[in-house]
Amino acid sequence: MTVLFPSVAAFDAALSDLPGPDRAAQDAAAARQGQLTKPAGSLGRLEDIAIFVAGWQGLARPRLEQGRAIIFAGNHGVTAQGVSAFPASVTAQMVANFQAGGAAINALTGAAGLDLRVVPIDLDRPTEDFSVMPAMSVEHCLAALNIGAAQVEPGLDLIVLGEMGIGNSTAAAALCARSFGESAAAWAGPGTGVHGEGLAHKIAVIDRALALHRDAPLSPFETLRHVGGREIAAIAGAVLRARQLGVPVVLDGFICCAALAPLAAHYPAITDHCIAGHVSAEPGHAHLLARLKLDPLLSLGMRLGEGSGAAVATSVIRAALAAHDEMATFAEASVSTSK
Ligand SMILES: Cc1cc2ncn([C@H]3O[C@H](COP(=O)(O)O)[C@@H](O)[C@H]3O)c2cc1C
Ligand SMILES: O=C(O)c1cccnc1
Repeated sequence: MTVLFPSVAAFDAALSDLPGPDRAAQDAAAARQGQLTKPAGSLGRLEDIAIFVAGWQGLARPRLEQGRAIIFAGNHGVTAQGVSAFPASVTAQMVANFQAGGAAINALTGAAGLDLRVVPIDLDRPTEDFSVMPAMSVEHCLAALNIGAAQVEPGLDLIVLGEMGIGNSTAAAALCARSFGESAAAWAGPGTGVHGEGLAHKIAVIDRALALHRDAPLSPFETLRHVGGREIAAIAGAVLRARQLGVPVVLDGFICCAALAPLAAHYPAITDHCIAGHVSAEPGHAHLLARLKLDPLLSLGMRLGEGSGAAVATSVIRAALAAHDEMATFAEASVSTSK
């Protein structure tokens, strides 16, 4: 495997050197939108999506032939604190389900015309319990980042990111609290179904972890390493690599987006090539999207993870690109323009 970020310094250097979109392609796409046979602006956000994808792909007529959903999976030591409604063994069982084709994400990527890659990361080696010690060593966190980055290859038109990891809604809330401040209560939610006293306990575990790691550096890497997880670090690595390669990213729910919280706190432009596929029902997600300055495409009351909301949103993106590419211009169709 090519190691794209061989050191923490290389990861930081990449974050401080984020490429922008191709303005010429973006302008050409905007000009084309103005010539298509419709009143200006009448396709609403579909127009913005086509222009956005054009800018990142560097193509006036962007495409979605090679779309890949990448689902990273990892296990979490913090499950020892009783923070999930499900046992940690479900992570590996769901990975087997993904591989057998029986999960929601299999059906939804099929419906959206996306390839699906499942990337389990050291499932038999959970992270440490971050309420007691850092979740990962520098070496383990960097390895996970690089596993994520390596999944994004030149030539992909778009990637959809997702995660599987029992206990990771606890890690996600801790990442948000550490990155953006506010107490755990502002970020933690039910995850798989933790309510009442269970949720209060989950919040207390996160608060304890935040206090424990209070003096650790607040850099993106150190926050990912202290309270993140392998699948979460992999998502961060994939988003950064996608940026370097001009591949637009569709983000999923609370946990997927929380992978970017430590990066965005220092480098807010990290989300510029990302579309928030949906806003999930996990209460922290809407709050996080506001911090990431992302406006979700869909709001369907979903709260699954696995990349499911992002996969559904891809059908909207596909529709936007189809209209952009296939519609006739006023000149081609001999339709009169506005007076
Ligand atoms: C069967 C099953 C399938 C899932 N697919 C995604 N998740 C979601 O739930 C987990 C996060 O919630 P918590 O922090 O409460 O454990 C993650 O694995 C997430 O992807 C699932 C959870 C379950 C039980
Ligand atoms: O917002 C999500 O993606 C989510 C919410 C709860 C559990 N798993 C994922």
